[in-house]
Amino acid sequence: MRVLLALGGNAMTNADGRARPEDQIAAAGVAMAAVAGLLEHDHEVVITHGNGPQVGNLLVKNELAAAVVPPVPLDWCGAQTQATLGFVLMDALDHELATRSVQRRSAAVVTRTLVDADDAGFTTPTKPIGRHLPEADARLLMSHGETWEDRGEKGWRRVVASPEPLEILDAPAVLALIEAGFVVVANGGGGIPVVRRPDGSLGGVEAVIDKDLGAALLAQTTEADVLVIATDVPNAVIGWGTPDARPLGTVSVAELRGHAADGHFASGSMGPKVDAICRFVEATGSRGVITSLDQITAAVAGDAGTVVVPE
Ligand SMILES: NC(=O)OP(=O)(O)O
Repeated sequence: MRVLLALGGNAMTNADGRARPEDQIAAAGVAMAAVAGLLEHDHEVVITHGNGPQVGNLLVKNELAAAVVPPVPLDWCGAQTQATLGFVLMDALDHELATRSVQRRSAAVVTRTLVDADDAGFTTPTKPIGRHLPEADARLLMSHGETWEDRGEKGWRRVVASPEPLEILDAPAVLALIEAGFVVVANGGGGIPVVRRPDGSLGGVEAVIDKDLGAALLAQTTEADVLVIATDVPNAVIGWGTPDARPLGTVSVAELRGHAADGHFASGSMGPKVDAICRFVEATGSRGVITSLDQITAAVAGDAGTVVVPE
């Protein structure tokens, strides 16, 4: 079975979302232990990951250092997160595999994803990135032209443009590596957003693609049998934060779409995960699962998480 595993950028941080290296390495270790187990059971695994906390942190460093070193655009920051998290995940997988009978090479692909230059996402920022701040600090930054959004009890968070992913341009390299037996890390952070210019050339654009929507596209492109979105909670929940909160087990895609239409899933959080899983299941008739990092193995077997099925 070919498994497309999407690791949430927030799930790769600690509870305060600071994305310290040690937190990311620890989270990668948990996820790669599961991946090693899947490889032992002869599954093929393709990995993608979020980068919301990480790309936001890079942007802050970039801006704070602007008077000293030349700032780089947001798409460059996204590319840097693909390289760093690809390295962390490959290292963690090698560490896990060293103690097991199965051996497998891995490769991280710097992956560009085509977006439409006229996408509405460029005029209405929706993608939360980086750290949370108190309202007063966020309002100060908003007075300098940034867009911030109230994200509830954790505080305010910066939001940036997030166009729809249309095509994974480096898919041929990803597919060749899969066919050659590599565990491939690809399309991190939803892919580096690029547009096709009128002369046909490609150019990076300042945006962050939603990782979950990028994962759904990667899962379709690589003909995955199951898409597992691993986040910081074991299930999608309806009535979140209310006395009627109920974790969802196995649901049909139509039922899950209905819960989404009723407003049960937050934008920039569970909302895109649900949308991504639904897109994959609708497009392929295959199974999608939303679960936590520590439930990946059970989720692939269909025994954990919110399991989304065609009917
Ligand atoms: N790019 C992206 O959606 O990252 P997160 O999943 O970390 O927010």
